[in-house]
Amino acid sequence: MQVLKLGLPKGSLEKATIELFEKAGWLIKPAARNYFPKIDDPELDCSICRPQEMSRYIEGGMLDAGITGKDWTEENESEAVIVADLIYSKVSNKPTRWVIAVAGDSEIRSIEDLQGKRVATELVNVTRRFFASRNIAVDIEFSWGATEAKVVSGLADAIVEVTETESTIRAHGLRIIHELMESNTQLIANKDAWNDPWKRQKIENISLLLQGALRADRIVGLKMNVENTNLDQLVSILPSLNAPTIAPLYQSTWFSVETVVSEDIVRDLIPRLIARGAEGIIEYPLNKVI
Ligand SMILES: Nc1ncnc2c1ncn2[C@@H]1O[C@H](COP(=O)(O)OP(=O)(O)OP(=O)(O)O)[C@@H](O)[C@H]1O
Ligand SMILES: O=P(O)(O)OC[C@H]1O[C@H](OP(=O)(O)OP(=O)(O)O)[C@H](O)[C@@H]1O
Ligand SMILES: [Mg+2]
Repeated sequence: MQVLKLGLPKGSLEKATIELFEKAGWLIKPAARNYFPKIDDPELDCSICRPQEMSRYIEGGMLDAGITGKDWTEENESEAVIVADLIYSKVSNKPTRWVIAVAGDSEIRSIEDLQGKRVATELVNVTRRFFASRNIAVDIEFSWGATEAKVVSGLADAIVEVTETESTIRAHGLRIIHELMESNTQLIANKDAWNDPWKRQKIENISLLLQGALRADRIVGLKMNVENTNLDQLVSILPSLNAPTIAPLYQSTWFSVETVVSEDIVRDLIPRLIARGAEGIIEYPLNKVI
């Protein structure tokens, strides 16, 4: 039997990734202190790997495919096939941003003011390329972490750091002066694996189901009954991914109406549906939308 070597990210993205795979149809069971989690698919061989290193192992063929951040693939300048953008992070389903930030009371206002200054970051190569492209000479220092603290304690004049909710930036009283790039989670693959028909099909199947599971996040199914005379006025206020499904109820003047809507509008929508004659409304979660 053929097996695909799949890399899963350790750290920030680990929990969200395992949950996404579960929604997509694969149960991953992490074992304590072991970096080879079990998965209920004999065609997959999973390894947990730091997102910072993932693209290098994929480029080298030690892994066939993996989930990592676009930021680290760019940092490593790795040659890999970008199979799919999977827009999720640690706590949200939004991209993350790499920003240049300074202490709140700093005199630095623009990136030009950083000429000759010290910048701390984990993302050294991207940062170096950015300042070189702007012809601004800065002293870039690799940071092992807790980077936000460095501008507060004076260890650096500015930092280049990833932010998702900006809560860490705010908690340190920092000021963002520039956005360097946006990043998101991606499924990437080794070039040879992509050219192998079996592996490619397997990677494409994973990609399809992961994207379907992501799309199903925060949307729900709504189903209700409505009498013939109220049908048009009810359907006219229904948002829908596609046109709603309308089916007659057996030996009745009533119809069943079914649609898929964004979860956050449901609380406003339900009272309006009732006002237009909807009865027996049910809301249900979705696993995948393909
Ligand atoms: N809130 C977040 N903080 C940091 N990274 C995030 C966040 N949300 C998503 N990411 C993404 O997760 C990936 C891994 O993040 P990072 O490089 O910080 O490693 P980590 O898993 O957080 O480990 P570490 O503890 O070393 O920071 C990156 O691609 C990054 O863009
Ligand atoms: O904008 P926010 O939502 O506050 O997220 C940004 C923070 O999250 C990351 O840290 P992480 O949680 O990965 O911890 P770390 O310090 O171990 O990297 C990142 O390094 C920032 O410190
Ligand atoms: Mg981190």
